Amino acid sequence: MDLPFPDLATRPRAEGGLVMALPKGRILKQLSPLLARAGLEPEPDFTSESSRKLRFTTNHPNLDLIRVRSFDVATFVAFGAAQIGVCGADVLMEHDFPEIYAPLDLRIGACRVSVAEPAEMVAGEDPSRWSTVTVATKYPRIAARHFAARGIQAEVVHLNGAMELAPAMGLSRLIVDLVQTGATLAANGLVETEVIAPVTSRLIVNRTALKTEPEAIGAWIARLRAALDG
Ligand SMILES: Nc1ncnc2c1ncn2[C@@H]1O[C@H](COP(=O)(O)OP(=O)(O)OP(=O)(O)O)[C@@H](O)[C@H]1O
Ligand SMILES: O=P(O)(O)OC[C@H]1O[C@H](OP(=O)(O)OP(=O)(O)O)[C@H](O)[C@@H]1O
Repeated sequence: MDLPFPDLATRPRAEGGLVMALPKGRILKQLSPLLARAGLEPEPDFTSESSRKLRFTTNHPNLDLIRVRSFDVATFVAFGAAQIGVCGADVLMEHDFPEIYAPLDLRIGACRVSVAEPAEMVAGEDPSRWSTVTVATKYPRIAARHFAARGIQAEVVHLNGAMELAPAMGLSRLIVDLVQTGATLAANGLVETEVIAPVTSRLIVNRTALKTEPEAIGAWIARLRAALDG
């Protein structure tokens, strides 16, 4: 029987085949209709909750998908392990990889990176008088850069989630985190005091790969641009 998507291990790799790295989670949900409009159909396992696979074939014999964490998408693309990918502008700001070119704003995953602090502290203090401040965040470089630009030294506590707990637990005075509706901040007694940057998801490309395979990668940029405009 002919399988529509033969197993990767036995499938001969086409010369010049591309790998696209996609994040799991919320971005992938919003991205799926856009990929479909761009004519990209992953093998059925890609959307299966039970599949443990991480690399998938598509209806394009020269394109495979890998599914990784959002932060890791940028790492795979920066090092050329994947040639193309999708991740949030927050991740790009944090890593600041020179090898990554971000040609398209995909207009999904809209939120912002913001500073927040406990509501009861907002009224009492003048931030312009701070020289150091403790900040809990998943974004140590963004936080350090932001406060350094204001002449404040940030002592950063690096967390991977649940930053909103940190001030109440005595771990930090402030947090730097993503905010969309503000519901998570409100539920944890925090107030957004400053927006550092707006965030949307971006199509990203490895610069060297773009030079060596301009047609194949350019075609994907064009398909996704058309899908966005259509
Ligand atoms: N509340 C939000 N609203 C809109 N976009 C968001 C929101 N939270 C995160 N994002 C975007 O989605 C990306 C991935 O989000 P997040 O880091 O929360 O990952 P996740 O989907 O929870 O998976 P994981 O933490 O396991 O990588 C972020 O980098 C950001 O660009
Ligand atoms: O302003 P809101 O609409 O409440 O969204 C903001 C929340 O969304 C993200 O968390 P997520 O749900 O991805 O959980 P995480 O802590 O695992 O990243 C982010 O880290 C905030 O906690």
